[in-house]
Amino acid sequence: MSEQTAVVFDLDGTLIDSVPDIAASVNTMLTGYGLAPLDRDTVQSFVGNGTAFLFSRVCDVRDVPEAERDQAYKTFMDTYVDAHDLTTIYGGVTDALDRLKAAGCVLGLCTNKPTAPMKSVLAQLGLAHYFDAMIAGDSLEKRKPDPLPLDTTFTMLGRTRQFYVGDSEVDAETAQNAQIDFVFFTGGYHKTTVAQVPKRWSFDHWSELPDLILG
Ligand SMILES: O=C(O)COP(=O)(O)O
Ligand SMILES: [Mg+2]
Repeated sequence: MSEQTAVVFDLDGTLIDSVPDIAASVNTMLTGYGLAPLDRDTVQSFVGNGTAFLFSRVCDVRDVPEAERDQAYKTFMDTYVDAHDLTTIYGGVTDALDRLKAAGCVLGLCTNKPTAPMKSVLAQLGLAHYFDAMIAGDSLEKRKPDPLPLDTTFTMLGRTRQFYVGDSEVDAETAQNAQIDFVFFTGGYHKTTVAQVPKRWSFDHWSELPDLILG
C-alpha cells in the first residue's frame, strides 16, 4: 500500500517553526524605517497565505506609506531570503519522514513560502533531500488555497494514494479544493479550533503521523 502512497507537506508551521525568523526579518525592516516592531503572535497570524499577503498586513498595521512599500519589501526580502538561525524543526519530523520513506512512500512539499527562502531553509536544516517534488508560493501562477499547487505536486509524484499534511486553515481549504485527504498538525499556526478544521485525521506530535499513514 505504501508503494502507492504520496505524502505532501506544508512547510511553515508544519515541518518547521519559522515564525521567529519571519518576525525578525519583519522587525529588521520596520525598525529600519523607525517603526515599532511587531510581536511574534501578530506576525504568526499573518503567515500561511504567502509573503505578499504577510507583507501587506505588516504595512497596514504599521502604516508604512504606499510610496515606500516597494523598497520596504526589498529590505524585508534581503533578510528573509536567508533567514534560518531562529528556525527549528518540530520534534519528531525527521524520524517520521525517515519512516515514511523507508516504508516506500514518496514525499513532496507544497508551501506558500517563496522559492528562495524555501530552498535556503531546507538546505540549512538538512531537509531538502526528503522531497521528490517541491512547489513554492511563486512556482505557479496560483498559490494555496487554489488547488493548482497541490494538484501539481501530486502529479509530479505520480502515486494514487494521496495525503496532504499541513498546519493551517489555508492548507485544509487547499486539500478540500483539490479533493485530497487532509492530515492536520495541531502544533503549528492555526487560528480556529482543531474541531473547526476539516480533516481526515489530526495529530499533536510527529511521532503519531507514520502510523496514521501506514496503518
Ligand atoms: O509563506 C507563508 O505564508 C506560509 O507558508 P506555508 O504555506 O509553508 O505555511
Ligand atoms: Mg503552514
